[in-house]
Order: sequence, then C-alpha cells, then structure tokens
Amino acid sequence: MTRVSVDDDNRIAVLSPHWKSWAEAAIRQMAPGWQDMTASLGSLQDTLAGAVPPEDVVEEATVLMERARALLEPYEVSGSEQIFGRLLTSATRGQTFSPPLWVDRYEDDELAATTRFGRFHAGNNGVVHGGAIALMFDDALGVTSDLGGRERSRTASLKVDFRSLTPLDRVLEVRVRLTHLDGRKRTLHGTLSDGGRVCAEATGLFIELRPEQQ
Ligand SMILES: CCCCCCCCCCCCCC(=O)SCCNC(=O)CCNC(=O)[C@H](O)C(C)(C)COP(=O)(O)OP(=O)(O)OC[C@H]1O[C@@H](n2cnc3c(N)ncnc32)[C@H](O)[C@@H]1OP(=O)(O)O
Repeated sequence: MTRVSVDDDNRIAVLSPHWKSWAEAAIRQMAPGWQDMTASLGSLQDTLAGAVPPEDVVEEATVLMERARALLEPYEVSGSEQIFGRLLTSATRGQTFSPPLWVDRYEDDELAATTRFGRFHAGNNGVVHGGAIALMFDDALGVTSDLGGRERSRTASLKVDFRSLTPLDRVLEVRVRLTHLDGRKRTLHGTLSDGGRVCAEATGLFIELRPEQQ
C-alpha cells in the first residue's frame, strides 16, 4: 500500500461530495472545544465502567452528570443537524459510540489504521465485547467502502469471526480491503490484530445507495 499522509485536509479531500458537505456542515456549527468535550465523555465512560465508588461518590458523580445533561439539553437539534459522529477528519468522528480509528494509510480500496477499546467496551473476562468489535468493523469497512470518491453505501450484511480474545486498553491494528465490486454491491474484508495475532475478521456487504435513497 502506498503511504498517503493523513492530515485533516488530506482525509477530507478523498471524501465523495456527499460526505464532504455532510462533514463540513457539522464542522461549521461546531464550537471550539467540542472535541475536548466528547473526549472527556469518552474517558468518563471508561472510568465509570471500571470504577467501584462508594455511595457519596456515586451521588456526587450523578449530580455532576445530571448538571452536564441539563446544560446541554436546551441546545438539542434534529438528527440532520447534529455534530456527533460527523467529524470525518477526526479519529473519533467527534463521538463516543464506536472506538476511535486512527488512519495510518489509505488507498481507494484499502485502509490501514489502529484502534483501542477501553473499559466501556468490555464484555466479561476483561476482554472486548463482541458487539463492540462488530461496531468497529462496521465503521472501518463502511469508511473504506466509500473511499476513492465512491458514492455512499450502506451495510447490508456484516459477518464477524472471533478468532481469539481481544484485549482492552491496547493499540490494535485494523486492516480493511475492498475485495469485490459488482455493480452497487461492494464486498469488504477486515482484520483486527494484536501484534501478529488475529483477534477477529469480518466480511461485509455494502450496497451503494441510489440517489433517492436516504
Ligand atoms: C471516507 C468515507 C467516509 C464515510 C464515513 C461514513 C460514516 C462512518 C461509517 C459508518 C458505517 C456504518 C454503516 C451502517 O451501520 S448502515 C446501518 C445498518 N444498515 C442498514 O440499516 C441497512 C438496511 N437495509 C437497507 O437499507 C437496504 O436493504 C439496502 C440499502 C442495504 C439494500 O436495498 P436496495 O433496495 O438498495 O437494494 P436491493 O435490495 O435491490 O439489493 C441490491 C443487491 O444487493 C443484494 N443484497 C441486499 N442485501 C443483501 C444481503 N443482506 N445479503 C446478500 N445480498 C444482499 C441483493 O440481492 C441485490 O443483489 P442483485 O440481485 O442485484 O445481485
């Protein structure tokens, strides 16, 4: 894979016109500090998931979280206006739902990135929840499906094979390749690895949307 430098401008430059304007509309509305706020929420989720606090701390934390919620509530907007998840130039996309995807290199049909799952995405036994792995793959394969200026697509199916346990709090490698193109149908394959060990792999079918499809 050819190394492509990945800075903000470069990443947005490869987006199709739809994704470019979708991301730029969100960026225009974004107050300075938005990314710090969502990063703070992400660490809060991880810290809360891993903590066993005493009653007084539970009470105080609940009050503080409720204060933050009440502070934000008057600024609620429709789904089409929200910023959360639309910052395509950022590894987190300005959201905390799926884990970050730090893109190292990309081509029209390949992506090399790293990710990391925190305590928020833990299942049991101190390893990553399988659903969180599927979530990460949906994002990574979805982004790769729409690289190279291709029209936007949507996941029709996603199959995940869990090959070995996925550790928490480690930087893991993500590789995705577009393996087959058949009209509107795009098949993508991805792997999630810890060093040389494959933790999971996924195959996804993405369908290019027709102009009238939302
Ligand atoms: C750099 C880029 C950045 C981008 C960032 C993005 C944000 C981040 C990424 C976030 C990513 C998150 C992404 C998400 O989470 S997307 C959210 C989860 N996905 C959905 O909700 C999708 C729901 N389904 C649909 O909307 C429709 O079914 C779609 C649009 C998918 C197809 O309905 P449509 O009416 O348009 O097409 P069609 O039914 O005529 O089918 C067309 C062809 O496809 C074949 N087919 C269909 N389904 C399947 C199947 N399951 N297995 C095997 N084959 C299947 C079908 O047989 C036919 O083949 P053929 O007969 O022509 O040979």
